[in-house]
Amino acid sequence: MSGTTQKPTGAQKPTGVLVMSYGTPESLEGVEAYYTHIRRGNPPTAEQLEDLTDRYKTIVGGVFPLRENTNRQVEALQLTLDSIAGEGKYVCYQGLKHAAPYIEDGVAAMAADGIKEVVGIVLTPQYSAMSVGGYMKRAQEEADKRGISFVAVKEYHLHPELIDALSKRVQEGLSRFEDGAGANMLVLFSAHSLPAKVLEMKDPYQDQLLATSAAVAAAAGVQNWQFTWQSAGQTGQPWLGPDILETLEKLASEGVKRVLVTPVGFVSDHLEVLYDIDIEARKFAEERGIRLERIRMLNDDAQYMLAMADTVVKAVANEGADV
Ligand SMILES: CC1=C(CCC(=O)O)c2cc3nc(cc4[nH]c(cc5[nH]c(cc1n2)c(C)c5CCC(=O)O)c(CCC(=O)O)c4C)C(CCC(=O)O)=C3C
Ligand SMILES: [Fe+2]
Repeated sequence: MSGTTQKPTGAQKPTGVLVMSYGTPESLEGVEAYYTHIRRGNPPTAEQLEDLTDRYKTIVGGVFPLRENTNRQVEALQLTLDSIAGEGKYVCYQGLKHAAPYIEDGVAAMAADGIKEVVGIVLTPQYSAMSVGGYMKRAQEEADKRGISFVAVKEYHLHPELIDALSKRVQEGLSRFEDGAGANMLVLFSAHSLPAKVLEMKDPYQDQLLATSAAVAAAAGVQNWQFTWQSAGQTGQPWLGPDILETLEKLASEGVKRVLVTPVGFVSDHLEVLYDIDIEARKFAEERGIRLERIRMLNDDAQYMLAMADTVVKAVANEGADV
């Protein structure tokens, strides 16, 4: 017994779970507003808009299923939390960085429902001050404004369920090559590049991505692997490299014939996966005699959901222990 007396307060309010992600447009018409938000209110040039719209058109063929994917992830996380913690303990809300419902909208919806305690988690496993840190800052500020206590899950990049889920996807991907992980074959882990100045900030992003990659390679029994960056922006500033196209060029010159691209920072079927890898990198690889395959993304994979649900529950328990 702890010895503390607790006054009955009626039904205990559930803990809110703010499930955050980058956000994706809802339609082709929505691309401009979305891009303008990413550019902090500066509308893209006509050329930039056309380029981005064309990339979306190519991957979705006119229909826009990307947001439904996020909705399914949030629903699946809810069901997983219900099953591991009991129904009514946690209620999930969505908060997107660059599209409605925005991060602030998610917190406002929780406040309207009388929720007093919130855990925030992002649909990406590794922490960077420039990515996850930005989501958490906005969520924390909105929670402070509304008198809600907020706990941030910074990362879950080595959660055993995540590593196991990814290693199964790697094994499945390798089985698509006729002789599995045979000769001239390489697993190429990848993640979204960031402006290189993050390195000066002692940002954990790169180390965490390498840690996830090494753990997945070990779990899948893969010896021949590398890590590379993808989807760098064109900002005039240097971004983290080497880029996946440079890496493929080098691998081709070394005689590599088969590559299994394994994105470890993205968990969903995003533009950067469906376009930058499946279309751009694949074409580039094929032109150099490399067959490129990619693991199936986790999306609402049961083990991935368990990794997040377990991380949320532990974040709440740790917070309680600190008080
Ligand atoms: C680290 C990181 C992640 C991974 C972590 C996380 O998931 O948060 C990520 C994810 C995503 N990025 C996405 C889309 C875009 N990102 C852009 C631009 C930028 N990304 C950046 C970083 C990241 N981005 C940065 C530093 C910029 C430069 C402008 C800025 O400082 O913000 C642009 C502008 C045009 C272009 O550059 O292509 C678009 C369209 C989508 C959704 C795509 C879909 O609809 O499926 C997702 C999941
Ligand atoms: Fe991005």
